[in-house]
Amino acid sequence: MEKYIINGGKKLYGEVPISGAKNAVVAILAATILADTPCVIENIPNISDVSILTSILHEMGASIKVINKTTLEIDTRRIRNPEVPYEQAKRMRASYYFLGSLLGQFKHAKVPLPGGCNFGVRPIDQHLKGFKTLGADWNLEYGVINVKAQKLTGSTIYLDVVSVGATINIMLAAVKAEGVSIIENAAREPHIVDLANFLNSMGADIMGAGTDTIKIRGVNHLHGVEYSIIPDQIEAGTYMVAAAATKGDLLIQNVIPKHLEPITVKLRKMGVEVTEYDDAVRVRYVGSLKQCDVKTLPHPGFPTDMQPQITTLLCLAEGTSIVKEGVWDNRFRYIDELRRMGAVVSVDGRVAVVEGIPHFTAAPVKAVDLRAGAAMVIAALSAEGTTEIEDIFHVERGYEDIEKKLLAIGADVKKISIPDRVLEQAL
Ligand SMILES: CC(=O)N[C@H]1[C@@H](OP(=O)(O)OP(=O)(O)OC[C@H]2O[C@@H](n3ccc(=O)[nH]c3=O)[C@H](O)[C@@H]2O)O[C@H](CO)[C@@H](O)[C@@H]1O
Ligand SMILES: C=C(OP(=O)(O)O)C(=O)O
Repeated sequence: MEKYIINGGKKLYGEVPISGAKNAVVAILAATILADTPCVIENIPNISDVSILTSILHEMGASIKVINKTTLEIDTRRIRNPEVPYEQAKRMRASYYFLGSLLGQFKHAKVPLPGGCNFGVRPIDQHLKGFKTLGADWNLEYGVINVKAQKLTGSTIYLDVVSVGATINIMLAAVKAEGVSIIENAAREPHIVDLANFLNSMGADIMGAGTDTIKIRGVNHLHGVEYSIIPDQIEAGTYMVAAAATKGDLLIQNVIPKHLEPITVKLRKMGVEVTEYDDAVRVRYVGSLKQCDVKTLPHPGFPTDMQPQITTLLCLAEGTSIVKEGVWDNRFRYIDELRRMGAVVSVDGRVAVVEGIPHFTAAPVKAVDLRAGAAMVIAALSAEGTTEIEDIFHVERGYEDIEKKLLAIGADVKKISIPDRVLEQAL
C-alpha cells in the first residue's frame, strides 16, 4: 500500500506544468482502433488510467512504441479479436470507450462493465440506446457487454441526459457508419472537442463538437495521424485551488485559460487574484477568502470534477457557502474524511452547506475517489501538522507525478510504500 505524507502549512510558490488531459487521452487512445495506419499521440500524461488502456490495447494485439516520455506510436492494425480483457477494464471508467471504437471498426465489441469513481449508480443506458439506434444489438452476460451489428447506419440520437461518455461512445461508433448521424443534447466538454479534432484529422467528417448538436457524416477509412492531447482542465484547476488554499502564488503553465474560466470566475469571487496569459494562469492569494456558492453543471458550467477541491477551499473561506452537485447523485462521500481534518460541512443529498473554519488540522484520511483524493491533498497542504493519505491509487488514476510537482513548488510531501507483508503482520 502507498500513502502520501504531507507536512502542511507551506505556501505553494513558483511554476507548475500541466500534463495532457486524462478525459481526452482516454477517448483518443480507444479511438486509435479506428485508424488504418499508426498514430503518434503526444502530450500523454503518465497516469494509471493510461497504463491500463495501453495494456488493454497491447493485449488485444496493438503494437505500442515509446517515442519519448509523453509520446507513443500506436499501431492497432493487428487487432483481430474485439474483446477487452476483464481485469483491466473493470479498474477504470473509460475502458467502455472500446465499445464504441471496436463497434465502429469491427461491428462487434465485447467489453466488461467498467469501473471508475463511485458516485452511486453510473448507468450506461444512453450509450446503449445510441448503439441500438445505429443498428446494433447488445446483451450483458457474465459482466460483459456484447454489442454487434450487421451494419451501422447513421441516425439521429437524442440523449435524455447530457452525457460525456455517451456522446463520445456514439461518436466513435458513428464515425464509420453509413450516412449521417446526429447527436442531440450532446455534451460540450473540451475533451469532446479534442476527440472530434483527432478524428477529423484522421479523415472523419464531424461538425458541431462543442455545441449540443454534433453531426457525423460516416466515412470508409480513417488514417493514422500525429496528434497532441489538450492540457488537463481539472489538473490545472486543482493546482489553482491548491495555490489559494496555501496562501501561495503559482504560475500554472501549459493550460488553455478559456477551459479554466468557470474555475477562475469562482476563485475571483472568493477574492483570489487570477491573471490569464496565452497559455498560463497565475493564481495569487491576496487576503482572506470570501464565501461563494457553487453549482456543478455540464460544460460550460462549473465542472463536477472540481467540486471536492472547491468545497475544500470554501471550508477555509469566511462565512457559509452552499455547494450543489448538479451532475452526480452521490459525490459528497469524501466529506466524512474532510471532517476528520476539522471541516464543518452538512450534506443533504446533492447539497452541502459549508461553514468556514480558520484552518484544517492534520489527520489520517483516505482518498475515497480520484478528486476526493485531490481534495485531501489540498486540505493536507494547507493544514497544521502532518497528514497521511491512504488509497492514493485513486489519485494516481488522474494526476501525473503529483508529489514531484508539489515538491517543486515548495510543498513538504512524500510518497511512502508499506509492503503488504508488513501490513498483514500489523493486522
Ligand atoms: C472518463 C471521463 O470522461 N469521465 C468523466 C465523465 O464521466 P461519464 O462520462 O461517466 O459521465 P456522464 O457525463 O456520462 O454522466 C453525467 C450524468 O448522466 C448520467 N448518465 C450517464 C450516462 C448514461 O447512459 N445514463 C445516465 O443517466 C450519469 O448518471 C450522470 O448523472 O463525465 C463526468 C461528468 O462531467 C465526469 O465527472 C467524469 O470525470
Ligand atoms: C470521475 C472521474 O473519472 P472517471 O469517470 O474516470 O471515474 C474524474 O476524472 O474525476
